[in-house]
Amino acid sequence: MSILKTALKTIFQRSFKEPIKIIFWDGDSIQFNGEEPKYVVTFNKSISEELLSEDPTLALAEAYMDGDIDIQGDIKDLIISLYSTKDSFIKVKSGILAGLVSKRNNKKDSIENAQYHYDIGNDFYSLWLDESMMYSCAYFKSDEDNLKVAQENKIDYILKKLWIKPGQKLLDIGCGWGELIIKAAKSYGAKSYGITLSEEQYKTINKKIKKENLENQVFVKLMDYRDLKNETFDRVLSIGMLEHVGEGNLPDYFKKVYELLVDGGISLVHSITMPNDGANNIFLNKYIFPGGYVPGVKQIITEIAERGFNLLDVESLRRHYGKTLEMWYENFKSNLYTIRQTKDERFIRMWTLFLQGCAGSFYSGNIDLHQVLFSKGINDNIPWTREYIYN
Ligand SMILES: C[S@@+](CC[C@H](N)C(=O)[O-])C[C@H]1O[C@@H](n2cnc3c(N)ncnc32)[C@H](O)[C@@H]1O
Repeated sequence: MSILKTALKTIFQRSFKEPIKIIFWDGDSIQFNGEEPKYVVTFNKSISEELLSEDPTLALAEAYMDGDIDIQGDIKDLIISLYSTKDSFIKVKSGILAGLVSKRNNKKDSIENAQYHYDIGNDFYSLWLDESMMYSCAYFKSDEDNLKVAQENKIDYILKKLWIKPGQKLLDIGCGWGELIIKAAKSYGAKSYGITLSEEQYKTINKKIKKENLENQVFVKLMDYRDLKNETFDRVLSIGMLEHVGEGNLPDYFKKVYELLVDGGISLVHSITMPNDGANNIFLNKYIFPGGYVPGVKQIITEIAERGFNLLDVESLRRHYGKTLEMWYENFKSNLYTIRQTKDERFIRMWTLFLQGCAGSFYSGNIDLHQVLFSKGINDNIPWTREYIYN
């Protein structure tokens, strides 16, 4: 057996506890952990030995994207299996390569990073997000909730946690396509402000504001959170935005929130987290979220404590994100015919890995989702118990 085939055999044997079959480019095959393979990995051609030894996850992901590997079996389950096996290749920390692809997050980089991901067509996103266009973990109150209901649940849940009252000023940092700021104004009477770095999102929100006649109540700006100044808010939140801030900028993010909040003001961060230290994922950084960094939950709590905030509540919604991603992927899959009109096969395989890989990563507990609620100084107006959130 060639060196490359032996290396692949070792890697796969170490990484899987479930029945799996590997078919090599020359027709050779190996099978382990049982007769009925749950996954069949077919190498249509050989792959780079150098990259495989440097970073097996990236080497195999790129080979899949390029069509050099085909996978039979559910990719989400395969990822769960990989994260659940102690010596799996997916747990090998990326070394030099991770440094090369993890971009910095200065203001110019951040604009490019956001536009690379969010400005690839509202039409594309509308094919697999629900009508709200919320692009973050939904909140399921039961198995029966569909995506739209669960996203609306999430918005209400966050606005209730924030104890938002009519007339209060609310800022949504990284407001996406604007559903939350519009609902905060319409249903809670807030004066809503949103910022985003995506031009497509910015244009869409402005249209929605006009259509709903909310020009005096909802305001959106195309700007970086670091440029916000000379204004304060009763409530400041971010959903799925902290992951774009970058490791080195976490202190600046929390310093900025402190500066923007009135005394007694309340803030909520809704972010993907690592259970221990923060990390960047080389595949996601290179292809999906340049500049992305998943903070460790303890990093967030430390930042909050060290900035002089009062920590009010921490909640994990890990399973909710697994389910959200599964639903997004189902929509993505059902719309492949339309997606193929504008995106090539490599893009589709890349996004399949992204959506399915992240679902598996949440389900296996490799990553989590936390909502963290905190106030600037004390706030004794919040009700005595958490019941207010559920009424
Ligand atoms: C995953 S989306 C989440 C959008 C929305 N909060 C939601 O839940 O649907 C992340 C958002 O953060 C914004 N963003 C990323 N970096 C930013 C920055 N430096 N300043 C302001 N917004 C930023 C993006 O433009 C995008 O709107």
